[in-house]
Amino acid sequence: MSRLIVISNRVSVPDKKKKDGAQGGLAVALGAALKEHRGIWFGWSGKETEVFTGDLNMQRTDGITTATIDLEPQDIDEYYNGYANRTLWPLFHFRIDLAEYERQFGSGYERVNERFATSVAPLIEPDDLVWVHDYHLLPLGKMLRDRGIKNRIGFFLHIPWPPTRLLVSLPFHERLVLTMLEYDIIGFQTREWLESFCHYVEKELGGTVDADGVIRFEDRVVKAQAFPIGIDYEEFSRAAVGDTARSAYERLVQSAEGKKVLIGVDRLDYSKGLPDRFEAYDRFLTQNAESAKDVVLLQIAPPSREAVVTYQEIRETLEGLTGSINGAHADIDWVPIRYVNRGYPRAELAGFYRASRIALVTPLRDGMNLVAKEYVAAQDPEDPGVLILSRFAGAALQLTDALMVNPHSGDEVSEAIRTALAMPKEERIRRWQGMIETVKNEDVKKWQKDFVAALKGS
Ligand SMILES: O=P(O)(O)OC[C@H]1O[C@H](O[C@H]2O[C@H](CO)[C@@H](O)[C@H](O)[C@H]2O)[C@H](O)[C@@H](O)[C@@H]1O
Ligand SMILES: O=c1ccn([C@@H]2O[C@H](COP(=O)(O)OP(=O)(O)O)[C@@H](O)[C@H]2O)c(=O)[nH]1
Repeated sequence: MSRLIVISNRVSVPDKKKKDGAQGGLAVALGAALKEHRGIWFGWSGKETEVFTGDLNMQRTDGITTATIDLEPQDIDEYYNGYANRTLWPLFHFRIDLAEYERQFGSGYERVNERFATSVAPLIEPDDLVWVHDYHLLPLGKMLRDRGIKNRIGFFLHIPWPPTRLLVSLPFHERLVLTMLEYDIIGFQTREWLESFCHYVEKELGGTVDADGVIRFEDRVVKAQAFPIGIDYEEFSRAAVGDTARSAYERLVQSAEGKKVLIGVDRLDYSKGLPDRFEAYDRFLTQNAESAKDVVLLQIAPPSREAVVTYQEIRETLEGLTGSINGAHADIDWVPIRYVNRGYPRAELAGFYRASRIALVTPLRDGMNLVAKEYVAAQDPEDPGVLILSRFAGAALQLTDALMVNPHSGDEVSEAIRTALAMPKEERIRRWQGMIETVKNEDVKKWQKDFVAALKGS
C-alpha cells in the first residue's frame, strides 16, 4: 500500500486524555483517516519560533507519525491570522463585508506555503500519495511541483467554495485558482461548492469541465469531485455508551431538573450564526412564555482564532446577548441560557448530546458541520432528540430528515423549536432513522477511502 502524506495547517492528533478536546472537525477527521494508513501528517506545530529554521519535529503519537515545523510571529500574523482567517475564511463563508485585502497578508501566505513546500518535499518518496488540506494551503501543490514532486497530489477543501461573483472580489483570484490546477484531484464537501468551482474555471479561466468533473485547462487535466466528510461513527458511537459519556449525561440531566435541554456546540466563529440563534431563542421565550421555563439552552462555544478582531467582536456580542436575554427572562430558580466558553472532550459531548432533546445547528454557512452528525450518532434509538439544522450547512444536503431552517429567520428558528418540543416520539424516531443510516454509512472511513481511491486514479 502506498504511504499517505497528509499536509494541513494544523497537526493535532486527537488525544483522549486531553481535557479541552476542541480541535475542530478537520483535526478530528484527519486523525481518524491517518490511523488507516501508513504515512506522515505534516503541518504547523501551532508554536512560534523567533527565526524560521524549517527544523522538523517528528513524533509518533497514538499510531500516527507527525512532522511539524514552527513558524515566526510574522508568519502566523500574515498567513494564519491574516490571509487565511481575515481574507479567505470570511470571503469563502460569503462575508465579503468582513474580508480584508492586505497586500502583506498575501505575501505572508505565499511565503509560508513556500516554507511548507521546502520542509515537506524531502519527506516525500516516489510512491507516496500526497493529500493537501484546506484554504490555508491552496497553492501548495504548485509549490511542490516547482520542487520536482511528480507524485499524485490531491487537495480537499473543508469550507465552502464561494460563487464566482464573490470570488472575483479577491485581488489576484486568477493567480490563486491557477495554482490549484496543479493538483490531480480537487475535493469539495458538497456538489454546491463543486459546481461553484467549476463555474469559475469555465467563466473566468476559459477552461472546460466535462460531466464527470474532469477539468481541462491548457496542458492540465484535473478531476474535481464532491466527497462529503463524515464522523468516525464506530469510535463515536462506542464513546457515546462509555463511562465518560454516561457521567456527562447524568450530570446534564440532573442539573436540568426535568427541563428539556437545547444544545449548541460551536467554535466561537461568526460563521456559526450564534447571535441569530440566541435572538431566535429569545423570540421563542417571548412568544411561548407558558412553556419557556420548561427548557434551557446549553451553548458550548470554545474560543477560536482569538488574535483576529472579528472573533473578539463575536465573543463580546454573545456575552452581551447572553446577559440581556438571561436578564430579561431569568427567575430566581431558572436561567434560560447556559453559555460556556470552553471546549469539552468528544466523549463528554456525546453524553451532553444524548441528554438534549434538541440540537441547534444553525450556521450561516458551514463547509459540513460534524456536530450535526455527532448529535445524531449519540441519540437513544428508542427516544431520539430532534436536529434543527441550517439549510446552509454542508450537512443539510445529507441529513434531509432534520428540521431544516433558514438561520437568518428568527421566526423560522423559533417556530422550529416549538415544533421540535411538541414532536411526537414516532416522528422523532422516523426522522432519526432517516439520518442515522447516512451518518453510519457515509462516515470518515468512507470519505478517506473514496478520496484516496480517486487520488490513486482508480
Ligand atoms: O484550526 P482552527 O483555525 O482552530 O479551526 C478549526 C477548523 O475549522 C474549520 O473546519 C472545517 O472542517 C470541518 C471538517 O471537514 C467541517 O465540518 C467544517 O464545516 C469546516 O468549517 C477549518 O476548515 C479547519 O481547517 C480548521 O482546522
Ligand atoms: O468543545 C468542543 C467543541 C467541539 N469539538 C469538536 O470539534 C469538531 C467541530 O467540527 P465541525 O465540523 O462541527 O466545525 P468546525 O469547528 O470544524 O468548523 C467536532 O468534532 C466537535 O465534536 C470538541 O471536541 N469539543
